[in-house]
Amino acid sequence: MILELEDVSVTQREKVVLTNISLSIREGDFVYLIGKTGSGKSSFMKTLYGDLPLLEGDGKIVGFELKKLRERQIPHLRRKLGIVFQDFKLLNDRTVRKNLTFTLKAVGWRDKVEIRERIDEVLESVNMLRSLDKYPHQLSGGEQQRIAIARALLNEPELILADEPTGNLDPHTSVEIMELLQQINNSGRTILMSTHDYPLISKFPNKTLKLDGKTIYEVVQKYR
Ligand SMILES: Nc1ncnc2c1ncn2[C@@H]1O[C@H](COP(=O)(O)OP(=O)(O)OP(=O)(O)O)[C@@H](O)[C@H]1O
Repeated sequence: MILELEDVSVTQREKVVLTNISLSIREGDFVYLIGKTGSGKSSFMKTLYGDLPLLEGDGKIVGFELKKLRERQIPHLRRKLGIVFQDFKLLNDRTVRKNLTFTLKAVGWRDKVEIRERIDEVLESVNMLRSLDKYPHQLSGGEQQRIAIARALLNEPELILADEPTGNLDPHTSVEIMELLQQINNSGRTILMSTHDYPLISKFPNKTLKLDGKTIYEVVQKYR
C-alpha cells in the first residue's frame, strides 16, 4: 500500500477540518479528491506531506508513519513524493534548467553529466525540452505546470500529490495537463489529485473520493 489512513483527523491549529478519514491507495492507482472550496482538500494534502501534524488516527505513506514523523524526517518523506501545486511554485529568478538542478542538488546530486541527463529525461517526458534555458515568466501557465510536473518526477516519486494542478489553467490547457498526468499514471506512477473541475473528471474517469461534511466517501461515477 502506498497510502493507508485509518480514522485520521485533519486539524488546522485547534480546528478539526476533517474526521474519521479512512482510505487506502495502491501502487498504480489514480485517485481524485474532490470537494467544495474550504472542504479541506489542501489541509488533507498538507497532512500527507508533513506540513500539518497528524494528531489523531493512523496514517502510513510511502513507508512513513505520519503520527511518528519527526521534523528531520520530513525532507526524506518529501523525496519519495512528487508534489504539484495550483500555482506551480517555480523559482522565478532562474531558468528551467536551474530550477531542476536546484532540486537535484538539494537531494545530494553532484555529478554534472548525471544532472544534465536526468533533467533532459524528465523534460522530454513532459515535452518541454525546448524550454531548458527559459525563465518561468517566459512560459505560459500550462508550460509552467509541465515544468513543475517534471520537477516532481525528478526523484522517481512513489506517489504524486497534485493539489488542484489545473486550478489556474483554462479548460483547454487543463485537458492537456490532465492527459499528461494520465500518461504518467499509465506508465505506472501513483497519483492523488485534488480538483473541483467536475467536467475534467468526467472526461478522465478515475476513482473519486469526495470531502463533504468533514469526512470522505467514494463517489460512483456515472459513465455516459
Ligand atoms: N492556516 C490556517 N489556519 C487556520 N485555519 C485554516 C488555515 N488554512 C485553512 N484553514 C481552514 O481549514 C478549512 C479547510 O481549508 P482548505 O484550504 O484545506 O480547504 P480546500 O478544500 O483546500 O479549499 P480551497 O479549494 O479554497 O483551497 C477551512 O475552513 C479554512 O478556513
